Amino acid sequence: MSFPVVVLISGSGSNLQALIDQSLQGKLNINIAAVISNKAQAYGLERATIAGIATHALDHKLFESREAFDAELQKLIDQYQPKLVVLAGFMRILSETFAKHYEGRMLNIHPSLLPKYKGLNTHQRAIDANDKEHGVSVHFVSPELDAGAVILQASTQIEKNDNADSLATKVHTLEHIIYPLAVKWFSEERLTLSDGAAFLDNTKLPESGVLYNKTLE
Ligand SMILES: Nc1nc2c(c(=O)[nH]1)N[C@@H](CN(C=O)c1ccc(C(=O)N[C@@H](CCC(=O)O)C(=O)O)cc1)CN2
Ligand SMILES: NCC(=O)N[C@@H]1O[C@H](COP(=O)([O-])[O-])[C@@H](O)[C@H]1O
Repeated sequence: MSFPVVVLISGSGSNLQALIDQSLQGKLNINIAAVISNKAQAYGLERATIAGIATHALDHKLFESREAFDAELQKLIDQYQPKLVVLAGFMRILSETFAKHYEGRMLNIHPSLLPKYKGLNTHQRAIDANDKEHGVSVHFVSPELDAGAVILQASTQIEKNDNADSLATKVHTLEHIIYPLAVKWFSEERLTLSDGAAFLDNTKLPESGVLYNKTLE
C-alpha cells in the first residue's frame, strides 16, 4: 500500500537522507514522491536525485509575496496527492492558508525543546541562556510558527565546551532517530492530530509532548 509523502527542504537534507535510508532499508513504508526546495542549490536535491526521487526547486525570491509563493508551492505539492508533507529543514514561514490546507498532515522538525526557542538560531540561544539541556522536537505544523502539537522530543546535555556547531551536531544525531519514528507512526495511521493535540494510538500525548526522550549517550 503506497503512502505518498512530499518532503520540503532548504539545505543539506540530512533529515531527508535519514527518511530515504530507512525507506530503502524497509523500516519505513512510505513513498517519497517528490522533494521540493526553495533553494536551487540545496544539497538535499542532490540526495533526492541520487535516490531517484523527483525534485523541484521553487525559488521564493521569484514571487511577489509569501502568499504567491505558497500558492504555487501548494499546487506543486498537490500534484502528488501526498498523505503527509514533511518539512525537513524548510526555512520559510508558511502562510495561514497554506498551513491550514495541510493541517493535521504536515510535520516539522525543530531544533529545540519546544516551547523553548521558537524560530531561528536555537542552539546559540540555548547556550546563551546557560541551559543544561537542549534538543529537538517533532510537531504538527500550524499557522502559528513552531506552535503546533508536539509529538516527539529528544534531548542532550549541553557541555561547557559546546558551541552552536557542536550542539547542532549532537541535535542532528537525535533528529535522525526521532523524525523517521514520527513519520513511521503517522504512515501506520497510529498518530493523529485532533483539536491541536497530538494522539498516538488514541492516547493523548503528555502536555510536554515528550513521548520518546532519548538523551544522547
Ligand atoms: N506556519 C508555519 N510555518 C512554518 C513552521 C510552522 O510551525 N508554522 N515551521 C517552520 C520551520 N522553522 C522552524 O522549525 C522555521 C523556518 C524558518 C523561519 C524563518 O524565520 N524564516 C524566514 C527566512 C529565514 C531564512 O531564509 O533563513 C522567513 O520565512 O521569512 C523560522 C522558523 C517552517 N515554516
Ligand atoms: N527552524 C527550522 C530549522 O532550523 N530546522 C533545522 O534545520 C536543520 C536541517 O538540517 P538538514 O537539512 O540536514 O535536514 C535541522 O537541524 C532542523 O532541525
